Parts: sequence; structure tokens; C-alpha cells
Amino acid sequence: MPAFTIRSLDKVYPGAPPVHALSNISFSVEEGEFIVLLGASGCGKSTLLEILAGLQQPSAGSARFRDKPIAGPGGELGVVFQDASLYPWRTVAANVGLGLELRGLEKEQSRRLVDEHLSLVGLDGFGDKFPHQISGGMKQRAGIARALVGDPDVLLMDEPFGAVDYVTRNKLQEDLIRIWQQRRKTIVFVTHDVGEAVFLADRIVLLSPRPGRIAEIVTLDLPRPRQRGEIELLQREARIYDALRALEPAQTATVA
Ligand SMILES: Nc1ncnc2c1ncn2[C@@H]1O[C@H](COP(=O)(O)OP(=O)(O)OP(=O)(O)O)[C@@H](O)[C@H]1O
Repeated sequence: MPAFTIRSLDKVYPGAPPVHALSNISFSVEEGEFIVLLGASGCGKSTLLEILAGLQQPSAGSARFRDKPIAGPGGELGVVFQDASLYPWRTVAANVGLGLELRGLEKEQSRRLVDEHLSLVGLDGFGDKFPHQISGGMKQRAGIARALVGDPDVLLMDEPFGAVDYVTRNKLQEDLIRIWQQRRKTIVFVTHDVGEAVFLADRIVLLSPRPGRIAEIVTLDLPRPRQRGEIELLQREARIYDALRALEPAQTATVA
């Protein structure tokens, strides 16, 4: 049974005029798969991820998790946004452990889990720091630890590395693949960066803009670990980039 099954899904945001964000979206996500939603700004990637997270409802069609309609945010799902949104008055460890605290987990067990997950994301020794004392990349690591600490089966990630520098982003991508392989999670990851998509994904769902439709689903049957600069990876990246360019509305040439 797939983790997610999306059938003929439409999303319209009401308003004057209404915004038709997604149209006729159908695809599934298998358990353990790494799916990337890729497309230009405004093509509905975040809307689709929010529907999977239970934070938005479809206007038509269906979105199911393990064959049940997605009714609202649930414990099987961990969500990571572009902005790690840590509470500034809590230490890194207290941010990571917040969900455990709310669940009433015993203190010692909670501390052990927090330490284990800080270590998993490479934040050993940073638990006592406050968010303003750590870098943007470290905040994203803390956000990932917070999403993972409750051991969800699925991670939903909305451009989590969009705001960090190139080298840090590459390192975060490599660490995410390591964690995904070690922990056997299902991941749905939103990006508009083709290189990031090709490095990470088992399959890429390529969305076209206004309204967002599935233009193509690309399977990346490339061996892992993937090496940046590998010719096959670069060829795939170039082909997907061309496909993405072709989806953009035609530009009218202007003469100065
Ligand atoms: N809450 C909302 N109310 C009304 N319109 C919305 C809302 N959220 C998103 N939209 C509109 O829906 C469309 C899709 O937005 P969405 O954020 O899902 O796209 P995206 O591909 O994630 O974009 P980006 O890459 O820029 O984040 C856009 O036209 C956006 O303005």
C-alpha cells in the first residue's frame, strides 16, 4: 500500500478573483520513497505539501495517507519548513524536545532522545545554545532533529535548505540522505532547485505553473551514494532544467 495516494486533486483558494493553485493532481508516494516536488515559484508546491500535512484541504479530489483521508496534522508526519522557526527563548535542546515534552514523556527519556537526535544531525554539544547563537544551517539541522525526534514515518520538507549557503546546503543534502537511509523514512521534499532535486530524489514530480499541474514524473534510477559532478547526474539535471524552462509562459521579446 502506498504511503500517500493523491487522486484528481484540485485546490482553489477563495477570493476575488479565486486562485486556482492545483489542477487534476494524481500520484502516489511509496513507503520509504524520496519524492521531490519541483517547479517554478507559485506552481503550488507548498500548497500540495500542506495538503499532505493536513494543514490545507483539497477543493476537489482526494488525498489519502495509508488509505485514509488526511483529516489534519498527525503524529506519523514530521514537517520542516524553510524557516526552522525555533522558539528564541528556548535552547536548541528545548526546541528539539518540545514535542516530547507536550506528549508528557519522562524527562530522562526525553533528554536521551534529544541528545541522540542532536547527534544524528551533527549538533553534538550545541543543545545548550539559544537559536541566536547558532548559524542558519545549524537552525535547519535543529528543525530536522525536532521533526525526527518523535520518530515519524514520514518527513514533509518545504524548501528546508533554501536560505543557507551553497556549501552548507550540499552538506545538509548529504546528511539528509544518510538519515533517510539509516531511518528508512518516507520523504516528500519541495524545492525549485533542479540540482538539489536530482541529487536527492527517487522520483521528481515536475509541476507546471498556474494552475499547478503535473507536467511529468521523472524516475531517477541512479545508484546511491550519488556523486556531484557525475556525468549521468549532470545530464539528468540538464534535461529536467530544459523541461522546466519549457513549462514557463513564453516571454514577449521587447526592444529597447
Ligand atoms: N493561503 C492562500 N490564500 C490565497 N492564495 C494562496 C494561498 N497560499 C498560496 N496561494 C496562492 O496559490 C498559488 C500557489 O502557491 P504556493 O505557495 O503553493 O506555490 P509554490 O510553488 O510553493 O511557490 P514558492 O516556490 O514561491 O513558495 C500562488 O498563486 C499563491 O499566491
